[in-house]
Amino acid sequence: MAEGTERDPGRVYYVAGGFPQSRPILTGPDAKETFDKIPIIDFANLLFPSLEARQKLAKEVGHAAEHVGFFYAINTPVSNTKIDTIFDVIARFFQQPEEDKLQIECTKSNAAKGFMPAQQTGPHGVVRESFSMGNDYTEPEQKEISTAKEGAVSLNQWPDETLPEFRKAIYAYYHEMYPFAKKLVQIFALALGLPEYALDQYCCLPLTDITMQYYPVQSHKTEPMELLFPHADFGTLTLLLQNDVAGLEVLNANGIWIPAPPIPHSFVVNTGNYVEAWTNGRWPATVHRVHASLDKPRFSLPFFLSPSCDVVLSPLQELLKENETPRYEEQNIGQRHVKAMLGTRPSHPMTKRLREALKEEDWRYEILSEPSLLA
Ligand SMILES: O=C(O)CCC(=O)C(=O)O
Ligand SMILES: [Fe+2]
Repeated sequence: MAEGTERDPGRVYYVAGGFPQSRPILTGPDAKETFDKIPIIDFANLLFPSLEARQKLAKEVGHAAEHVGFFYAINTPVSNTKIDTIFDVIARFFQQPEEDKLQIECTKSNAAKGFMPAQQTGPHGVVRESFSMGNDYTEPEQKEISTAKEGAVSLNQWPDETLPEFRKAIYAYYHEMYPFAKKLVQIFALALGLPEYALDQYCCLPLTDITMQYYPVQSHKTEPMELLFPHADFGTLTLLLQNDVAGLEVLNANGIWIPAPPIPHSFVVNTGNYVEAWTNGRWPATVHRVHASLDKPRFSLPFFLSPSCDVVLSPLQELLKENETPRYEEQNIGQRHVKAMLGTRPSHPMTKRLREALKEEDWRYEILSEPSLLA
């Protein structure tokens, strides 16, 4: 929502599916049945050999995904030590002098990976910095997953000179998150009444992204304010780790914000627009925001997983009821990602090159690591 745009105080404004939208705040007799807390789901049985145990877990996940779109995952396979140590290295990354961070500014990566300097996110001078990494098969740390074509351009950028332990720690974390997220896709399949491996075909080489956010302490005490604009995530799933500073809030059907404060060693999990489309709207991508007044820095670490870049996604036939018409158009995942990464950054050098060479509907994910395809 552009600054200065009139807003009706009786509505909540957000971005979902790439478009600005709004919803009325419903109270009293107008209020609908909706959630007022985020369910907590114990994942201790995730890797248990018995299908029955996973099915029980899937039932809880399905209920939360359908009615809330968010849940806490506790007792996950991700080790507590990794979780305890990760925030230390992230804090050190953002504490570096600006000139060191700017060496890996996201304008230097074709996929806009690397450091994104502080941005004005609201009318009160609120700032937030971020760092993002994702699929990059030129990196030895990803060779178990796939290998890049000869001559491929690398997409990730690391502070190898100034903070070498950062890359090591992020990859140690990534290597635990990647199989966990893929396993969760199998739980989603079970929860939707499909065979356990039914969705794996869409996620052979899933697009992944860790975009860590740093919300600095506010210099003077203010009322809580929006530090991240309300939005729905567009991927398949998001596994969010937060430090011990609250701020995340989730929007229910009545337009009321429900807090999702951190629970130590746990993840806040939510489904995105791709799952909403697969399920023809049955599992909605729920809107959320960060709203706080910070006297301590807040760090968050979402791990986003989406289908493979060559997937053309649409509502799954096997989930449509008789006579149900698909309500979501086909989307090419790779193209959608390029649009999200670059279309939203008009001054990024790669966006300029893409715009000069191709119409948006011809943008393809492969071009990012093989810019020769632009010619
Ligand atoms: O910082 C947070 O807690 C939320 C981050 C988020 O929603 C996002 O990056 O999509
Ligand atoms: Fe989000």
